[in-house]
Amino acid sequence: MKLLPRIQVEGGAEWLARTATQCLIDEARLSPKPGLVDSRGNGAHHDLSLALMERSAHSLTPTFQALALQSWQRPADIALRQTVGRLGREGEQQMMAATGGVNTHRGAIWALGLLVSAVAMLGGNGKARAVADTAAQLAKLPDDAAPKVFSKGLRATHRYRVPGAREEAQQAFPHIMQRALPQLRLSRLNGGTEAHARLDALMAIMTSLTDTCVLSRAGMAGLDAMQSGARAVLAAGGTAHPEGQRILAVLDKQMLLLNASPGGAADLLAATLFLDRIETPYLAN
Ligand SMILES: CC(C)(COP(=O)(O)OP(=O)(O)OC[C@H]1O[C@@H](n2cnc3c(N)ncnc32)[C@H](O)[C@@H]1O)[C@@H](O)C(=O)NCCC(=O)NCCS
Ligand SMILES: Nc1ncnc2c1ncn2[C@@H]1O[C@H](COP(=O)(O)OP(=O)(O)OP(=O)(O)O)[C@@H](O)[C@H]1O
Repeated sequence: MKLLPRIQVEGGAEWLARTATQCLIDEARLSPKPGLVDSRGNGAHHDLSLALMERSAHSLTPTFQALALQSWQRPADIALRQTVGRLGREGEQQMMAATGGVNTHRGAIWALGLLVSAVAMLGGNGKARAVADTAAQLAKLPDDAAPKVFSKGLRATHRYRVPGAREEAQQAFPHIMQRALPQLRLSRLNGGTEAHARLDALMAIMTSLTDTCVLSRAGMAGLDAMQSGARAVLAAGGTAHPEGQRILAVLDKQMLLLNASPGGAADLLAATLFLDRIETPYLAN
C-alpha cells in the first residue's frame, strides 16, 4: 500500500469522522422507527431525546477522528487493538459528559468506531466487504486493558445464549452485509424515498438480530415481537407500501407497550449508512 502524505491522511480522517457523526444523526432523525428515539419523540426511552442524541453524535466526532488517525495504514495487531479500545472508552466518556451521564450511543461507538478504524487501516478506501472483514479482525483480538464489567448486553447474551454486539462485529457484521445493505439498495431501486429505503434496511436488521437492548427490557417475547413484526412489514412490500406502513405502526405500538427498543438494530443501521457512503461518497454526502 502506498503511504499517503500527512495532509491527505488528516483530510481523510476528518471526512470519516464527519461522515460517521452524520450517519448517527441521520439514524436518530429517521422516522417512524419502532420504540426508538426519532423526530417524532422519545420512543420507549424516558431518559433520551432527539436533541440529546444529536448532542451525543457531535461529541463523538473527535473520537472518530482520533480512531481514524491512529489506525491509518496500520495492520490489525494487539497494539492497534489496545489503542482503539482506549479511544473507544474515552469516546464513551465524552458521550457521558455530553449527555449528563445517559447512554445514548455505547453500541454505536463500538460498531462505527471499528468501521472507521477499518477504513483508515485500508488507507482511506475499500469496499464495504473489505472494511467489515478488517473491522472483524480487530474485534477478534483481545483487549487486555478492558475493564471486566458485567454489562446488560453480556447478561442478556449469557441468559438467552445468543450473540450480541461483540459477536456481530467479530463475524464481520452479517446483519449489515447480508441484510441491511442489500435491502437499502433494493428498496432504492424499487423507487421508494430514501427514508423508506432506510426504514426497510432497519426492518431487515430487525428480522433476525438478537438485540440485547430488547432482550434486557422485554425478554424473548419482546425479541419475537420485534422480529416477526419486521418480517411482516417487509412481506407487505416494505415501508413505502401502505400495508407495510400500517404494520409498522402496529409494531411501534407493540414495542412501546412492551417498553422495548431495538437500540442495537439502530446502531447497525447507522453503521450501514456509513458503509454505504464509503462506497459512494460523492452521491451520499
Ligand atoms: C462491545 C460493547 C458494545 C459492550 O457490549 P455489551 O454486549 O457488553 O453490552 P452493553 O449493554 O454495554 O452495550 C451493548 C450495546 O450494543 C448494541 N447491541 C445490542 N445487541 C446488539 C447486537 N446483537 N448486535 C450489535 N449491536 C448490538 C446496543 O446498542 C447495546 O446497547 C462496547 O461497549 C465495548 O466493549 N467497548 C469497549 C471499547 C472498545 O473496545 N472499543 C473499540 C471500538 S471503538
Ligand atoms: N435512535 C435511537 N434510540 C434509542 N437507542 C438508540 C438509538 N440509536 C442507537 N441507540 C442505541 O441504543 C442503546 C441505548 O439503549 P438502552 O437505553 O436500552 O440501553 P441502556 O442504557 O443500556 O439501558 P436502559 O435505558 O434500559 O437502562 C445505545 O447504546 C445506542 O447505541
